[in-house]
Amino acid sequence: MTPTREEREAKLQGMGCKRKRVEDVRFTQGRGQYVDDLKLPGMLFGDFVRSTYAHARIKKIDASAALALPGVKAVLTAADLKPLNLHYMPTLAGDVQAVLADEKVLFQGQEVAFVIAEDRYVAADAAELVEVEYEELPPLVDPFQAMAEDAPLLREDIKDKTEGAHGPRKHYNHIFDWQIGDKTGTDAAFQGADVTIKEMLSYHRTHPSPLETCQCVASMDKIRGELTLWGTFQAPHVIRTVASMLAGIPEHKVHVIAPDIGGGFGNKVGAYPGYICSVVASIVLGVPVKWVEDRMENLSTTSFARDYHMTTELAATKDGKITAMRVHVLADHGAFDACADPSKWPAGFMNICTGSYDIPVAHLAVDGVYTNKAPGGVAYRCSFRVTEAVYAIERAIEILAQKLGMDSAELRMKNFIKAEQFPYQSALGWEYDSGDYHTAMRKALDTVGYDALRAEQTAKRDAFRRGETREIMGIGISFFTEIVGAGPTRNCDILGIGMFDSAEIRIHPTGGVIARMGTKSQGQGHETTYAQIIATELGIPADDIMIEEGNTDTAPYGLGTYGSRSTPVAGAATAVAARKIKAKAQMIAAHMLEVHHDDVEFDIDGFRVKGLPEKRKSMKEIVWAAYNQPPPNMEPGLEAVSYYDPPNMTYPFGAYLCVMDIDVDTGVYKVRRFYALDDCGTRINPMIIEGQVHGGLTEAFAVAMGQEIRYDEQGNVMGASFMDFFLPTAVETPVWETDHTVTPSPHHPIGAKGVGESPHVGGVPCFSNAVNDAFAFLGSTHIQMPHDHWRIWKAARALGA
Ligand code: PCD
Ligand SMILES: [Cu+]
Repeated sequence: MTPTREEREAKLQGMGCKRKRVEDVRFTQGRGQYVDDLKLPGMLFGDFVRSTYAHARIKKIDASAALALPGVKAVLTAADLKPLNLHYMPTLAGDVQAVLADEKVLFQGQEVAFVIAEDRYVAADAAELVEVEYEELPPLVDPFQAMAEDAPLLREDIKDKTEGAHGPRKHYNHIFDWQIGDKTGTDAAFQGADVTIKEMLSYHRTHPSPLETCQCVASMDKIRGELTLWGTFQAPHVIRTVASMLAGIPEHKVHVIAPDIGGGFGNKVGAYPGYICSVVASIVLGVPVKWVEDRMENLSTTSFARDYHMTTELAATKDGKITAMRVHVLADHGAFDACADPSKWPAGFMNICTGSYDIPVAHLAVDGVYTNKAPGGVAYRCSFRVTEAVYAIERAIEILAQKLGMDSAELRMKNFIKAEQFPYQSALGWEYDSGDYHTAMRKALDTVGYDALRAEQTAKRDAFRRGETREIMGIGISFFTEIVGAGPTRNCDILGIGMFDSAEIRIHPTGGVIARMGTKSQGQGHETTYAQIIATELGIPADDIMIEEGNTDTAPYGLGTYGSRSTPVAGAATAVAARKIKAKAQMIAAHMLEVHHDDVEFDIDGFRVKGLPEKRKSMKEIVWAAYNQPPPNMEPGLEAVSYYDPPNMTYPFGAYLCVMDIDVDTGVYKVRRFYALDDCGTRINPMIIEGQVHGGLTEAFAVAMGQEIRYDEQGNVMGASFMDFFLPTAVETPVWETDHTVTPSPHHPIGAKGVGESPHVGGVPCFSNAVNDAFAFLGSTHIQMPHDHWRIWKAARALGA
């Protein structure tokens, strides 16, 4: 029996299919291959001596006791790196960062010396034996004090630098001042406004904390002059370029391999001193050197997120039409500006802060400052500050609604960009590709029964006022617009390399396919989903397609996986490469069927003659012919590569709603309901999308409700272990309800937008809005995150509840 069209289609497991994750076969059986699984002959282990102080001068480093410990091979300090000019490394943000502290330390946990020994434990013991003599300096912890006249000078290495990477510096602790929008117009709109609101919205410091910490193995083969670097890299090619530039080894002799990765969440985008020190140690000692961060090192020294203090203002008419937005951000970057934003964007895409609303005029100014804290500032499920931007606008909308005495869902509906306005030009310079916000919002409100919830809330408030209950109820809404798919090379680059991405597809004679990408999955499921794109495009079953990522020797150059860019950029490259192959396959099919190539058409898993559907060649037959008997004058083989430079970003969006009950006497909250509607355009794998949304919401819950990297006045890190850093388990995590609408991206070859970051971007303000909404009737306008039980209890007390 010939299979039906549906059966043929189903066999492909292409786009739209809930294909099971192929990588999970090895992950669930403990057969993943991670960096720490790598054991090379003669391999040594490196460990850091780290600063105990937040700010101090290094008077002396004495490594003699450490060197005397059996098994210790060497101890590296800045003095050893200086002659090689490696004691500082360039950051992706145009700053430099100390690889090993040079004369002074600038944050607690900073790398001071690198001990190399026979095993991890000896290295750790030896690190304890290195004696560092410090002279304490006054620490600068509060970013609001960074530019005070008498603030301690942090960066002596650049104290005379008047120009930062992004314009003039106002103070020795100032990094950059970035402004965008129409200042005069905005100020004028505020002056004449009926209603204005202004609130300082702080987004606290947190950390992505992936299950696997950052780690690498460096192996220098001096005979061949080749360096191999295995590591937990979200962007392997960028690491290759950096390693080549720093070590002075030609790029073709640097092999970077990212094996399986146990979660990245942005933590593994940048380059860390551990990588450089391992490379130097391997060059010096001539054997492989492994470096593996422990949990405390991970939380306290690598790539934190946020620490954005956003003074947010909205102006509106009496009936709730928003007329202007003004935001000033004080950005705490820690001791070095080690953000991994595209180089022209010192504050990432913070200028998406006008959100989903048609705001005629806006102005944004960001001041970056140094403090005695760990560097980073980029990551955590939204690399480019969209989480911050959405937090600012979505809290501001609630505050404005409160002031206007208007329902916040209604205020949103009133100001949404309308479906017919897309492509929409925002006041702060973006062109939103597509959206249908009203439909998504209405669907969300209808599904949760919004009016009934508000009625219930009113009744509860009355009961609370009458003293009949001590429980209050919050309804949190957030409607977000993300911006992912960095990005067009005309305005996005890293180290000068445009942010295109790539795919190479090669079809073997019997129909098996290998495809290689410049991106790198850290758990997202790329091996499953890229194969689905190719399956649909080429009519080859996904099970016959192998996806390989993370080996810079085999994959075409790509900028890596972060900022939900894999689908918008590499996903597009995959479709384009597949279409190149398809075009050739069409020629071959036409030749086989003895008709003109215009007279054949693609049909699920092969080509058929137009009007004569029984005259067809399957993809398998065509592939074989490509190697066996290609048409005259055609090269044999079937493969293609695409470097895809996206014409625009993609703008996924969503409507989230959270219902929370709070006991004012204990601060204990319960998330009664969390509904998340996401629109990421064409959906490649609905099951993976649902998993992405669950993961992102769980992280949003963690951040909004407790996760925090806090510092005391001395600059001691207070949240550097899982004892103090809130990591929700299945016990605390709410139940997620997911939903979707589909508004394809008009410029993406398959209409897909990213989704991985969305739930985090939309989730955090949704939780925070729920807590704030619960307390609003007591006269509160804004309670800062994180909303742990203790802080909620404190807020309740402060409001006299
Ligand atoms: N439409 C659509 C979209 C999407 N998808 C799917 O989903 C996923 C995702 O995607 P995207 O959105 O494109 O993204 P990507 O690029 O791939 O990734 C990235 C992201 O991802 C997320 N998710 C995840 N998951 C996991 N598991 N792990 C991890 O680590 C992670 N991370 C996180 C983050 S943080 Mo950043 O880095 O901060 O920037 S960014 C991020 C994949 O698989 C794909 O394919 C589908 O299906 N469809
Ligand atoms: Cu993002």
